[in-house]
Amino acid sequence: MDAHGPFCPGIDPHAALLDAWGLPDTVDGLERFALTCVEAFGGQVACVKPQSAFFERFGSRGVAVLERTLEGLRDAGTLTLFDAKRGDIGTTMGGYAQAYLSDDSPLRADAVTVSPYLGYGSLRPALDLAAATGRGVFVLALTSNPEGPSVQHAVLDGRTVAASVVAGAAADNAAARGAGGLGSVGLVVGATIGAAAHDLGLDLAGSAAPLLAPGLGAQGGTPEGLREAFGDALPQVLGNSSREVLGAGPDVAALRAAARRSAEDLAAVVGVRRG
Ligand SMILES: O=c1ccn([C@@H]2O[C@H](COP(=O)(O)O)[C@@H](O)[C@H]2O)c(=O)[nH]1
Repeated sequence: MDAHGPFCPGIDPHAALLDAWGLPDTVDGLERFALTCVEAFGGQVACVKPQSAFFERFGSRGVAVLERTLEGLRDAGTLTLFDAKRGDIGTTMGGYAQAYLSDDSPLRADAVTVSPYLGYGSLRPALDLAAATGRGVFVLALTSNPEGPSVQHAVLDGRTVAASVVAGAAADNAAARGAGGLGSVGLVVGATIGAAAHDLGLDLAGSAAPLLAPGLGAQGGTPEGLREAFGDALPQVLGNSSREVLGAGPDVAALRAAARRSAEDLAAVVGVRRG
């Protein structure tokens, strides 16, 4: 984020985007799309977020393209955040952790999105393996979709579900917070949430969590809107958009320029983190 600005473009090969790029909705089209993104974004941005769903829809050959995409970004020295939103009972979570966060998995990424709705504690195998291998997790807290509040704003044992997720991340990040830095446990907080974090009394700044903010662009979120959403936690924010940036393709230079513009627009609001 310091080097490239607080922006993480997504690789979301929607059928409509493949079509707009003049590519077939096939594994070959998927591969050309994803590798064009690798060429455009590799070495240029803080992080890239491939969306699992759009690779999985092609079955095992799509997952093979995902592996090559992650490998290409690794080779370019660019951090990867694999958007898989996994969550399961602890033992199965251990399997997911091995798949995405171990040093020798073909699907390894630098971080993975996880879902805490089987209980924050069920994520422990992923949290521990991420810490052990120098990787990270991003836990869903306040998602960007309009349906999210029906679960995340619900009150349980005197606090909201979102507040318990933020508290879990804060506890896991305590050592990093003590050292004045950010921890390995990030949170997903949508760019579209308006004043919800403030209204629910969430201490995002105190969580020491990197904050992935999806929902910019196609979902209506704006860099300016991040001020209301994040307040004093703004320096922790890593903005994300997929469709808005990918719409600039398939030209590599145009894609890269679109990502750079987004990073600059976000840096103007979020500032540049130091330390
Ligand atoms: O709360 C969330 C969590 C994840 N996402 C993901 O981010 C991208 C957004 O794509 P756009 O094209 O910029 O809308 C997509 O992969 C989502 O699954 C999210 O939108 N909100």
